[in-house]
Amino acid sequence: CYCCVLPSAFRTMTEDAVKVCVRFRPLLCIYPSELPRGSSGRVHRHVLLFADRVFTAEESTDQLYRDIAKPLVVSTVGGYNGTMFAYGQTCSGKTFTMMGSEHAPGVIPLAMEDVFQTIKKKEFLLRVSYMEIYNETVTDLLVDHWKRKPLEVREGMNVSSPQSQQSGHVC
Ligand SMILES: Nc1ncnc2c1ncn2[C@@H]1O[C@H](COP(=O)(O)OP(=O)(O)OP(=O)(O)O)[C@@H](O)[C@H]1O
Repeated sequence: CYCCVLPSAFRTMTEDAVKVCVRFRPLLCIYPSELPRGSSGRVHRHVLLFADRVFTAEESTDQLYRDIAKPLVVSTVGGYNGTMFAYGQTCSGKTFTMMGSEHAPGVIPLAMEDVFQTIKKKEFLLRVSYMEIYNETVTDLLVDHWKRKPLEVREGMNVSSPQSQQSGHVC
């Protein structure tokens, strides 16, 4: 399983500004260590102690999107700041949930679809950047592959952050 963390104006479940949700993925028989041993129920009960919402293996990405991401998208388009990120060990399902596939789109394409559906009816400036932090290297993913070089990480109040060196795309 992995966790989604949702700070900001997201207030549908309690009044806390940060929500932690856990999604279980089905056991995958391609990993021998995951062959079912009937212990998932016990794990579930422990997770419930700290999560605001637990998504079982039977729940779809669509369901997860409707329950936790869409309210965040709506409040963000309304002018609030919002962040959603996924973390978890390798193969826990972060990419599956956030990116998905052509047939089962993940949270990011579903959110983009919703954003564009909403803003097409009004005048709106949308600026998009896309970066990867991998092994402490920050990369701008909107730059052509052959032109990419690591973004510099600087600290301090008056120096630019990685984001300010990034390409920004106005849609
Ligand atoms: N909810 C799910 N239902 C069915 N299959 C899933 C689900 N979540 C993940 N998987 C499958 O589990 C495998 C690992 O998932 P994924 O690649 O998303 O993990 P990851 O957390 O992004 O891994 P890494 O950190 O190594 O990139 C993939 O084969 C993916 O299709």
